[in-house]
Amino acid sequence: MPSSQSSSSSTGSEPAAKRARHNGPGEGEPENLKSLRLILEKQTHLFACGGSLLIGEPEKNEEEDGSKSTDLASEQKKKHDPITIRWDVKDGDGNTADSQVANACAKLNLPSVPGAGDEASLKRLVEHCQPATFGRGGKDILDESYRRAGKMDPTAFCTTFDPYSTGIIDTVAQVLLPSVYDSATHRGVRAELYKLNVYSGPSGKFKPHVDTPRSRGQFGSLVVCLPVDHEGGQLKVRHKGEELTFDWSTTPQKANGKEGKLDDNAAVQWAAFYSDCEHEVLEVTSGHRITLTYNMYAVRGSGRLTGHSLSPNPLNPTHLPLFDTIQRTLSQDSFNGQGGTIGVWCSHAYPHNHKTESPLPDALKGLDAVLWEIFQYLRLDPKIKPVVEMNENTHDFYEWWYDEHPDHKGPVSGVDVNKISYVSDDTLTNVLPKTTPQWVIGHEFGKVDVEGDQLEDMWQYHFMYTSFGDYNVGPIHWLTKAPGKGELQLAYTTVGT
Ligand SMILES: O=C(O)CCC(=O)C(=O)O
Ligand SMILES: [Fe+2]
Repeated sequence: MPSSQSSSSSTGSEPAAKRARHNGPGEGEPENLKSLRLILEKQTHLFACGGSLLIGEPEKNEEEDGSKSTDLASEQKKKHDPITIRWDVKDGDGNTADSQVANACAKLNLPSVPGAGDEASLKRLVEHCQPATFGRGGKDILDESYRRAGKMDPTAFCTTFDPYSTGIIDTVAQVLLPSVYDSATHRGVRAELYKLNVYSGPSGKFKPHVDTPRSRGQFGSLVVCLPVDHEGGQLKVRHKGEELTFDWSTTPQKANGKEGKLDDNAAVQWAAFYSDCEHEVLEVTSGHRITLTYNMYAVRGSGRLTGHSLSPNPLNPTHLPLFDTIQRTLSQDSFNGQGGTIGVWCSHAYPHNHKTESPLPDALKGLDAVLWEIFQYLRLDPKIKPVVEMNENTHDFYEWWYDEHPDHKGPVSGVDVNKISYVSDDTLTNVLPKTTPQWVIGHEFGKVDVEGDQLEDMWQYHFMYTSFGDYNVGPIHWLTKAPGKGELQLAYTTVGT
C-alpha cells in the first residue's frame, strides 16, 4: 500500500527551477499516478465565499393573539435588525457633551435613517478612528500610500452585529472548513472580532497583501461590510491565479432612503477567505466603506458544525467529487507490491512556527483538506510533514559515495551515528539508506539549526539531515507542483574557524 505524504514547506535554499525537475512525470512513472496528477492540475480552488443579509425594521414577531411566532420558516425569512455601534469617546474630542463626562459613549445606528441624526453620528465615528497600520516584517507600519483607512480596536467599541446568529459562521464552516464524517478532523470555526475599519472616499484603499496570522490555528479572515453608502472599494481575493471580486458599492441612485424610513435595499455584505490568499481593497471613490473584520480559527469542539453535535451535517468523503477518481486510480498498484511514496504539496500556506503543536490537520484548507480526508478514508496513512530536498551538489556527493561503496547494503538496525563521535566509512555503510536519498522528511515543523565543522565529510551531511528528519527511501511521486517559494527548514552553521 503506498503511503502519502503532504508537505507544507520545503527547503528555501533551492531554486524553483531545479526543484521543478523532480515534479514532472519522472521516468518509469506509473501511468495511474500520471493521470491523477493531470486531474489534480485541473482542480479549481475554492478559497473564498461571501453573501449578504437584508436589513429591515425590527419585527414585532407577534401573532394577532399576542403569542410569539416560533415558526422556523418565518424566522429564516426575517431581515436582519438594524445594527448599532457604540464606542468610547474620550475627553477632549472637541465635543462639549463629551468633555463633561470622561469616557462617554457614542452611538450609531445603521443603516442611517434620513433625518434621524444618524449622518452626524457616522461623521463622528469616522473622526474617532485612528489611522490603520499593517504588518510588514513583524512590525506595524503606517504608510498611507499602501493602506489608507481608519481603525478602531474592539476594546473601544461594541456592536449588535453577530456573525454567529446570522448564520455567516455556519456558512463559512461548511464552505471553507468542512468536517468530514467519521474523521478525527472534526473542526469548528471560532471568529474573533479584530477591528472596525473605515475606508473613506476619495482615496481609501489597501494594496495587495496577505494577512499576518495571529496564531497557529488561524485559517481565514471574515470581512463584514456595514450598510453605509460608498462607491468603489471592491475587495479582490486571489489564489493560484484565480481571482474573486466582492463589490459592495452602493451608488446613491441605488439607495432609496426616504425621510424617516430605512432603505429597503440596505444590506450587510460579507466575504470570507483563507488567510494565505492575497487580497486588496481598491480605491473608495466616495462615501465611507465601513467594515468589521474577524480572524477565524479552526477549533475542535465548538461551533455548530463540529462533529460533536448530535446530528451534525458532516460531509461523507465518498461523496466528494475527487473521491471516485482517487480511489479508482490508487486501487491499481502503482508500485508492484513494493510500496512507495506519493507526495502532495499543500496548495495553501499554514502558520506553523511552533515546534510541538502543528495546526495541521485541523486547519487544512480547500483541496488540501479534501485530499487529506480521502487519503485517510482510504487508509493510506497520510502524514503532514516538512520536506527538504537535497540540492544538486549534495545529491551528486551522495551518488559519488554510493559509487565508491558498491557493496553497501543499507542500514543495520540499532546503529545511530548521532551518538558516535567519530564516524568511519564502515559505520556509514551501516546507517545510510540502500539507495541514494533525495528527500528528507522532517520530524516536526519549525526550522532546525545544526551546528558543526565545515560540511565536508559524508557523516557531517548525514548528521545534518538526520538532525532534521529521516531519509525517504526511494523516490517521492509528487502529484502536485511544488509551491513557488519554499521556506527555510534546515540551516547548517559552521562553528570554529
Ligand atoms: O476590508 C476589506 O475588504 C479587507 C480588509 C483587509 O484586507 C484587512 O483588514 O486586512
Ligand atoms: Fe487583509
